[in-house]
Amino acid sequence: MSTPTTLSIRRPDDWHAHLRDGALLAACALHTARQFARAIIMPNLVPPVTTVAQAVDYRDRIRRAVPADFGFEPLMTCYLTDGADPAELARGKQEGVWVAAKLYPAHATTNSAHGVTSMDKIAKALEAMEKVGMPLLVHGEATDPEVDIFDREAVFLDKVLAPLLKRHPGLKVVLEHITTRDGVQFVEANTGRLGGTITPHHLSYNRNAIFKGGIRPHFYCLPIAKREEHRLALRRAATSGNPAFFLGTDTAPHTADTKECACGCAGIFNAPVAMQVYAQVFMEEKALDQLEAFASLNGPRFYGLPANEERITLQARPLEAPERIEVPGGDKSIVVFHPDTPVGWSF
Ligand SMILES: NC(=O)N[C@@H](CC(=O)O)C(=O)O
Ligand SMILES: [Zn+2]
Ligand SMILES: [Zn+2]
Repeated sequence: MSTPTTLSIRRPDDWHAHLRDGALLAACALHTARQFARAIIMPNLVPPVTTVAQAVDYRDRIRRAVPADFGFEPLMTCYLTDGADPAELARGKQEGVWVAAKLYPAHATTNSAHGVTSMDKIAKALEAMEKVGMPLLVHGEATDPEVDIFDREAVFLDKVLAPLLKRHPGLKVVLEHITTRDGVQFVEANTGRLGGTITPHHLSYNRNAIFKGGIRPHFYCLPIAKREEHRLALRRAATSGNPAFFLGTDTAPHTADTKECACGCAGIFNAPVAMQVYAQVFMEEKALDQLEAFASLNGPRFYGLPANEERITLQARPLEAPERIEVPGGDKSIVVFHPDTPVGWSF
């Protein structure tokens, strides 16, 4: 089969995006809105988005950062803390503000200091979510510092998520940014109530890339990239047609100075190149016919939302994207993710 010269699919959505706030929001929001009709907006701001009022204000700031003709819709989430209020969760869902709530185990990742220290603390909140049909989105990594960083996802599934699913049988869960075969198998074993998002970067490279020729902070994110066998499992899952797997870029901008330093931040900014990289991966896997399901159909179905009617078209020509974007009002910039291997798709 020869490679097509264009690729047209229903407009996709991003089910996991960090748009930040202030100058970073101004710099980044457009890049997500250019590619995606809707995005699940992660709530790990400082301070985190924990109330309906904060989410409404944040949603307004995002809307103001994107011209109306993009037709972009931010879907808001609640950051769960030990003190999460079940009534606030239910009210925000019923008022159409929250789409889901996000579980950050305390200290697992960027801006998770206010995260959950024990699942017992949020049992009532999760019961309220079960009742109103509000999915739980999970950063699935064990936080015990004794656990090897490359094992944190697998240990979390076993020790935290499996018991949580038993305790809350009606709760729908998305295992965000899966990075292991264990994650793939866990989602497959719970299809129906569990979804799994997969990032472009975890499909593109394995852990060797982080250390190729020296330490490369722009390949560092959490969960950290794993061995090649895990990357291959992710590629099989994404291209399999299984509706449990869907697109979530985890675009996570940090200014270059905060990554290129002695204790650099975790997070990869991929919004300008996301669909191009996904298309490349699906082409390499000879599964371009599965891209629309992964990018544009499976996510809305999981969340009970309609698929988008508009379409986007990608062109089969070498990726054109900036190396970095400027942050307004200063001299800072954000480095854009570029895989080491060629990408043959552009808008
Ligand atoms: N993925 C990351 O490495 N970082 C994310 C947080 C997250 O998604 O865990 C961020 O907010 O920077
Ligand atoms: Zn995360
Ligand atoms: Zn994230």
